[in-house]
Amino acid sequence: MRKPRAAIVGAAETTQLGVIPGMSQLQLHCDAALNALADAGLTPKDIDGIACAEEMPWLIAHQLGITPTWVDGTDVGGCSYIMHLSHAAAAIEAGLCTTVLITHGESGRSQVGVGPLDMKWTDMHRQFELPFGVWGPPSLFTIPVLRYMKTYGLTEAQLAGVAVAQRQWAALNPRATLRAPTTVDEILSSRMVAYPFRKLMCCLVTDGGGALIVTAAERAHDRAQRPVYLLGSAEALEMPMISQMEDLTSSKAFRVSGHHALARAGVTHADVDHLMIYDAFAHLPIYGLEDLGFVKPGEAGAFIAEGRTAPGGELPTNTNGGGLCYMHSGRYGMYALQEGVRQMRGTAAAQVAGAEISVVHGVGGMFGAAATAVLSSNG
Ligand SMILES: CC(=O)CC(=O)SCCNC(=O)CCNC(=O)[C@H](O)C(C)(C)COP(=O)(O)OP(=O)(O)OC[C@H]1O[C@@H](n2cnc3c(N)ncnc32)[C@H](O)[C@@H]1OP(=O)(O)O
Repeated sequence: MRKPRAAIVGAAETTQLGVIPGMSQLQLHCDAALNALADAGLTPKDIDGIACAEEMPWLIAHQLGITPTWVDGTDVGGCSYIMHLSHAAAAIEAGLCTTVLITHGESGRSQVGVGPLDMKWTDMHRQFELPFGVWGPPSLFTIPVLRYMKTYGLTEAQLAGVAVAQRQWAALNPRATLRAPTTVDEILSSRMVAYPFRKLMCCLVTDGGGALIVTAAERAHDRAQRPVYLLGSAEALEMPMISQMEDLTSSKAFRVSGHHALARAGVTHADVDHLMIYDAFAHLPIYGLEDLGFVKPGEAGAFIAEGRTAPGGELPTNTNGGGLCYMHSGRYGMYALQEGVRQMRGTAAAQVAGAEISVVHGVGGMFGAAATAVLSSNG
């Protein structure tokens, strides 16, 4: 196991999650940021680095009265915040800043103060994929999952099993949006959205935010909260068009990012006590388990259906209920990180007893990007 160089010393979500019509996206960022600063026992004056994806970083800095000497506005969709954590650790190690604020806010449901849709990556998509009838994540993600089902025999019931396992975690979490126990039959009876995805296999559309405060590991000991250490991290890009993936049954970006993060952390799969895999749709935990090397190709559907990622299972996964049941925004990676931090602090609603190593893995766009962070409760 490597000696960590950076630590998360503040972590918080917005006071409310779900439907928040009274707050703009910018206000969600600031609410989360102020909560994270309070959690760390710091004020905006202590911050000299800032990272965020939805808003221009200068808007957040201005609102909070921060003059940062290091800025990261990387925006590659859902895993952006996991990349920010990695970049912040590198910047601190390089001496570019000492204390970084990473903020997220998204008015996904209420659409208050949301800027124009950024179409950068979609330009090729609009030329080469849209004419074939796929538009937006629910239909775009059908392309790989249909190939996966044909190749490995994944059944609709196994896909529904992902949502069932995550609802079991959500039932233990008072802040989760969907908490009532569910069954494979109920998931398969929900409205068809884009085959094979039924409504309850799709992520929620909610409002909320989250923020993290990152500093050097050696400065983390005297903070208000128990530090959570970053042991290793990595990121990767593949191709921003899902139809051009090297292999539709496996994400190259997932494989590269996951491999390097675990290697840099100096941990093996057997060391991992807790796992968060970005689940915008029910197939993503299946790809994540396989591409990160926790199970062999084609085995994840059965692994989840057997309850091995659910409460009481050997690999507790998406323990907040995930994007399918807890809440979801277009950059859900922030909430996956928040849950990883809570688990490492020992304060999660559905706490995994004795968990010391958490892997948080995110997707960006339609498998075009990936980022992985290995967190530890020990420095
Ligand atoms: C990876 C990245 O980089 C970026 C990403 O994360 S990609 C993912 C981006 N996000 C998405 O694509 C969102 C996917 N989900 C959806 O589009 C929508 O949830 C959906 C189209 C599947 C269904 O939405 P809808 O048509 O509004 O649902 P509808 O059947 O009318 O029902 C509305 C009710 O169901 C709830 N609901 C909506 N979506 C739900 C879902 N996915 N699961 C459970 N309940 C849902 C609503 O809260 C609402 O309940 P109330 O009336 O109590 O408020």
